[in-house]
Amino acid sequence: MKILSAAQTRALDQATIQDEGIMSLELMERAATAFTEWLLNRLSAGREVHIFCGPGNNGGDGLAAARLLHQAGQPVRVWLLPAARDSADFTANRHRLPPEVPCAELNTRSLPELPASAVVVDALFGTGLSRPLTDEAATVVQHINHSAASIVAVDMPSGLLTDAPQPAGSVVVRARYTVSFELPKLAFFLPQNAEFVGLWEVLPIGLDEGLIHNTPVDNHTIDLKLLTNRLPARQKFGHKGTYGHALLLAGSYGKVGAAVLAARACLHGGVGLLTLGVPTVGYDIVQTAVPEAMALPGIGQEHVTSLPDLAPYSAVGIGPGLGQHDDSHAALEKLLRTATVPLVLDADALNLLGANRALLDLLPPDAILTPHPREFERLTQPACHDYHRLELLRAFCHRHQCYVVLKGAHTCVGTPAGDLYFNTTGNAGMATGGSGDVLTGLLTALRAQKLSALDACLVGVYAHGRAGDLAAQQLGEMGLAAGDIVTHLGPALQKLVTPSGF
Ligand SMILES: NC(=O)C1=CN([C@@H]2O[C@H](COP(=O)(O)OP(=O)(O)OC[C@H]3O[C@@H](n4cnc5c(N)ncnc54)[C@H](OP(=O)(O)O)[C@@H]3O)[C@@H](O)[C@H]2O)[C@@H](O)CC1
Ligand SMILES: Nc1ncnc2c1ncn2[C@@H]1O[C@H](COP(=O)(O)OP(=O)(O)O)[C@@H](O)[C@H]1O
Ligand SMILES: [K+]
Repeated sequence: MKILSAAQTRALDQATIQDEGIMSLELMERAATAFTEWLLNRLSAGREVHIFCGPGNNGGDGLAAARLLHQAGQPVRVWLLPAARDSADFTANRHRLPPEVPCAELNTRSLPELPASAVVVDALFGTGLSRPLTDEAATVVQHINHSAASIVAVDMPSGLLTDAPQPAGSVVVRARYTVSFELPKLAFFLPQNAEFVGLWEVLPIGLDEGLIHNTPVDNHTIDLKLLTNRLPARQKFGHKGTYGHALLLAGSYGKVGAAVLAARACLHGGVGLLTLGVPTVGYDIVQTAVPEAMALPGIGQEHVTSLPDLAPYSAVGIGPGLGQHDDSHAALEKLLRTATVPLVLDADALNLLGANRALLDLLPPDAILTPHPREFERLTQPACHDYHRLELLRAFCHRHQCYVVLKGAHTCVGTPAGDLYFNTTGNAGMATGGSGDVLTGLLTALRAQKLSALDACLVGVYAHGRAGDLAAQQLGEMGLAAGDIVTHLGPALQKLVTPSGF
């Protein structure tokens, strides 16, 4: 899916109205209907709903939802924020509100009591927010936030900008759920907004698909549609030579498990052959734990000290559990200078790059780097906020012509072309040691199988998260360990395979 800016969202709404010949009121009705259905599916009958409406079309959505909820038999009260001017569709829906629905203008000196059993619908401001909330709007939002009621935001939590940071200390609704329309907003993907957005969902309201298609964007979500035709099916006469030979340089004394996890993920990611460059201390361990892989002798005693001949390999992954010794640094530098095959760099390989930034200039084109935010910071600089981190990400990928998989709840893939792709799979059960090692092994497997760097990142990140979701379904999020992601990679990848046939 595309992630549109606030301005693009407004333009799309307008263009849909013009192109489809529908009235903006009709579009508002669709949004309110989708929202009301969503709410009714989660609401016990008789639970009172307090709808807070602003003067614009977000408030119009709230008024229309109030009417629909009333028609469905739900007790509803409407509270209007005083404003100099209301939008036309707000006014139309104000007139359509049945007189039996209690509707009053808010008075900040005596704001309504909101019992814990109530549901508050925040329809104060949506994508039209143009400045931080002050005065009455801020007082009302603080009142809502201080109540024990459950808050559901329409389209956006009021006070939160769609695609830019707010000044520190801004007043913003803290929603339990945000129910948005048609396309997700950039704000939803960033950790700094989680306390405001809560859990979010996007409901289709039939905006014009052709117009969406023709809107140029550089922010996208990674979803099933984007992944169509990126992962080829296995060939009937394929053999182990068909699916690439990966080399993983990983593990050191005390961290051989990282090599095991990456190796198992590489094998479950479909690679034809796997060789492990682990130090001698890890030799017996990997030969026992991963019998399908070959282990290279003589590349170091307790950590990797030298680089083997790279001729046999179709992709190289380096970093999990590697350590940051000087001779591992030398091996990494030699790898960057000599490798002619795709590279995946993770963990200590990234820390070594961060501590020796001159190495970054040696990155071959299309290398994939998989930092978590701290590792990314070591490669660049501390970010002032999440939007700044995205700017740094775009600049880094452009400058070094590489792909960066910035890991997190919504892992973000940055490309040399300046695109950002936000993942939609995965869960907090994956916040456990070794999950990243699994991703490295999987990405190395996909590169060895000749997927482009972009396809490997998109397929790998999505499948890794999906495998985590499948594992969590069975084990619960707390019960999930990194090895469980590996065992579910097969089904996760299978879902993405391009079907052969007609
Ligand atoms: N057809 C469509 O377009 C559809 C749109 N839909 C819905 O419309 C929503 C967007 O509606 P919108 O554009 O009217 O903007 P909205 O968020 O209601 O706010 C604008 C008003 O707030 C005011 N204002 C802004 N900031 C303020 C502040 N800090 N403090 C105080 N006032 C402030 C601003 O005033 P101004 O900036 O002009 O002074 C203006 O009066 C969107 O999120 C979705 O819910 C759906 O129905 C689908 C169809
Ligand atoms: N809350 C979360 N939701 C979804 N995925 C997560 C979450 N926390 C972590 N992950 C995923 O788990 C992996 C953790 O990687 P990393 O921090 O490198 O772990 P390690 O170094 O222990 O292997 C990343 O792929 C990340 O996207
Ligand atoms: K809102």
